[in-house]
Amino acid sequence: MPLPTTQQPAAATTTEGDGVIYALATGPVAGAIAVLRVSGQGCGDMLRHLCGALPPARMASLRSVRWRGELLDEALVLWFPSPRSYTGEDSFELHLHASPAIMARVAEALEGLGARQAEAGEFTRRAVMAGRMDILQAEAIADLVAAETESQRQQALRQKEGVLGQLYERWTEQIKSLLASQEALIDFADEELPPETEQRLQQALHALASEMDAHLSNPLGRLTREGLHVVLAGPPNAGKSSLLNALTGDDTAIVTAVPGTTRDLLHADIVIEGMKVRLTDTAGLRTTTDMVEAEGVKRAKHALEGADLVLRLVPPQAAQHKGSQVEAAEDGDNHFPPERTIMVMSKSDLRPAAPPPPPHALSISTVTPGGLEGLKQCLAQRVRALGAQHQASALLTRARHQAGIQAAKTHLLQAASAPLPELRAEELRMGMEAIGRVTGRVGVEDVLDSVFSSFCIGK
Ligand SMILES: Nc1nc2c(ncn2[C@@H]2O[C@H](COP(=O)(O)OP(=O)(O)OP(=O)(O)O)[C@@H](O)[C@H]2O)c(=O)[nH]1
Ligand SMILES: [K+]
Ligand SMILES: [Mg+2]
Repeated sequence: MPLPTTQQPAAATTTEGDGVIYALATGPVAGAIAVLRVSGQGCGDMLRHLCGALPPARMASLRSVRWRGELLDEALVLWFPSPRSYTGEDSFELHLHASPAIMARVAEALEGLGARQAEAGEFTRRAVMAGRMDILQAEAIADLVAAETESQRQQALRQKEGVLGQLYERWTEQIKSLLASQEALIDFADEELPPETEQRLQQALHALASEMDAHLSNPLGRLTREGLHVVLAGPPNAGKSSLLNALTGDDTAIVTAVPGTTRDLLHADIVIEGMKVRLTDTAGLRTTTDMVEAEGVKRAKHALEGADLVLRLVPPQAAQHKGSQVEAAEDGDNHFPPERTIMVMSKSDLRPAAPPPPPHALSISTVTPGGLEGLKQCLAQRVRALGAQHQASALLTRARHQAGIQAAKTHLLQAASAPLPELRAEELRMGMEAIGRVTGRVGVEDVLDSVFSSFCIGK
């Protein structure tokens, strides 16, 4: 069958991508309906070819999908003419029955009409190129698609609404006005300036730099994305692996009565109060001549350094040795950062007559019902406190943003200490550029590849 001539992509303009692309927008989970998304200049002709006349814009219409005289499926069809579509280009969606056989035939038909399979993130990339969203919002969509917890969902939606973009926009405007003031001074280089002018500039630069600092050091962005890192540590047989299993409700870790069972770091994710919590089980800390176990102990100590929170398990024997001054013999205190450590007296069922745990310590058992309630509440409380501290703020969740804002801050401080308005102006320009790279205003092509490589196909 001859193809309509108009289906060939027209010469590219700034808002058009490279030809017509298609992808399955729904995931690999088996379901009744699969949504196939198609976008690009000329895709309206493809839709007409497959389903007859174009349906009314943005309204669901039931159509027969035909290719080379054969009925492929009955589908709901949505037609989104440019520019009011996700990509800003002409686009359509076919809501097909989710069968691999139908997918294969419809894909074959689309390719026969000149479309090609989309690359990861290509729809969103086109949306950015068409100015439908900035790159921060595009990243937010990737985050939203990948959101596993309530806090991740909220963070992604806030970013998609543009809170981060607005913050960076405001900073850019502030730097721009400081830049203008410096450029004005360049022309009056020989004249004596009132000291207030210099003072105002210094104040403004330092205020902005410290605002950036607060943004950079807000841990909630990373915590939202990666989860709170909680490490379970203590001497061999303290019950660390049993606790991991009890918290996950799973048999993830090997538990035996043999001290030195766990060697590798073992990770398991749980969700507490809508926040992802990454638990890490570690090898029991002790001096050992066993090479494999020694490596495990080394890794355990390393994990302790990177932990947001350490649950230090103290088994009954160790607790009894030293009375109220609780210390486990083999696991030296110096491995445990005091401000990030919670002391957990384990196997409380084995010490019914023991004195109550020291202040700030918890007592748990993995064999008695309700033995973990106190610990769970304590974790929930930590998570809530973190959330309340930084509620509704624009969160920095990606290393890419971190690097850009860090660079901007450095340029501001260099501007503050530069002796001449020319040098200051140059630093301020570089500061604006660093933020511009984060928001995609500067060098957008350069960042697109790295940003979109992490997207799924179909987004
Ligand atoms: N009675 C009692 N026994 C427990 C409790 N928790 C763990 N155990 C037992 O203590 C022993 C050691 O438990 P594990 O969970 O393997 O201890 P671990 O700290 O991971 O040990 P390593 O990996 O060897 O360092 C096992 O026999 C468990 O069944 C508890 O709360 N009460
Ligand atoms: K053990
Ligand atoms: Mg273990």
